[in-house]
Amino acid sequence: MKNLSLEDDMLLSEMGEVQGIPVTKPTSTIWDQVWNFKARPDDLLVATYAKAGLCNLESRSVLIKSYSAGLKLAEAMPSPRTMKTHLPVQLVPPSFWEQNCKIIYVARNAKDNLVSYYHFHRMNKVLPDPGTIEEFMEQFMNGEVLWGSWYDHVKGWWKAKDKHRILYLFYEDMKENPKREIQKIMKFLEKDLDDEVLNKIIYNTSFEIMKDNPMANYTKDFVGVMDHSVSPFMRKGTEVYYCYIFSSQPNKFPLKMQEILELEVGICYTDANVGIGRASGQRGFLPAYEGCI
Ligand SMILES: Nc1ncnc2c1ncn2[C@@H]1O[C@H](COP(=O)(O)OS(=O)(=O)O)[C@@H](OP(=O)(O)O)[C@H]1O
Repeated sequence: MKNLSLEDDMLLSEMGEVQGIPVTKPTSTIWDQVWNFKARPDDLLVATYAKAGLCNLESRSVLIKSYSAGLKLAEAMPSPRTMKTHLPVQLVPPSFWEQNCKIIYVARNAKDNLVSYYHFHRMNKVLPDPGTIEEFMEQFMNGEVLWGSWYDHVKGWWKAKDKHRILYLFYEDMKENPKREIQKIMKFLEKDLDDEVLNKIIYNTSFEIMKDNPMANYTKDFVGVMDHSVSPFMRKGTEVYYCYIFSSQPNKFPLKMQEILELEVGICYTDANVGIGRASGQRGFLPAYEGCI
């Protein structure tokens, strides 16, 4: 199924805003329709911040965040539907909660998410020019990018998982052990998969296969919008496990993304020499990031 809504979004560079969150102009223009979207009890929603590997999980799904084409497509879809969104948790249409829909959220560590988003801005002609990595990092940390603050996004959904039927996954875990993570998804969806199908899924959703698949790498879509010679859509798919907290304490200690989310301190980080985050009102970054990009 063609992802109409994404295409429409990409062609419209002007930004809008909903409840203080930067969203695409089409999303803000038809926000009433998005907010009043009627979820069905057997809908599955897949949610991520931008560049957290959504296409890793998407198959035949439509984007509900925006544009009437996407909404119309979703309304016309037979059940059970799978939809995807980049909306932060507070902007999810209330019917998803009222209908107790299952939701899968995928979080990616801030450093890789930031770097991927930076290169996406460089190669996508309809997104604002990101400037230098330093300038983009400031915007990213201030939440002045499409879909708002990465920190608020991952943390907002993390808190929501205790109240709703949300399976919270990590991009890095999916890279480390796709079989284990797919089995988690199957359990959550109360479905069985035989090993042959499971192995096919693992093979076809690997970075190496997806990066050469025109259905996933966008080389056949958005011609004139995405310039793959600047940076390919499926760029690196790198995983970084250990992060360190940038806090009033000078200590840095390796932590996994999940451990960071469980702490009520700031967030996030990198393999060795990049840091972004905020803790106890402080935030900042260490400058030696070139090697990580
Ligand atoms: N299967 C698989 N395995 C590993 N990594 C993958 C996979 N699919 C997508 N990716 C990486 O995810 C980044 C793109 O994220 P999204 O697909 O969410 O982009 S978008 O927000 O929908 O435009 C982008 O990350 P970077 O390569 O680091 O830029 C993709 O390479």
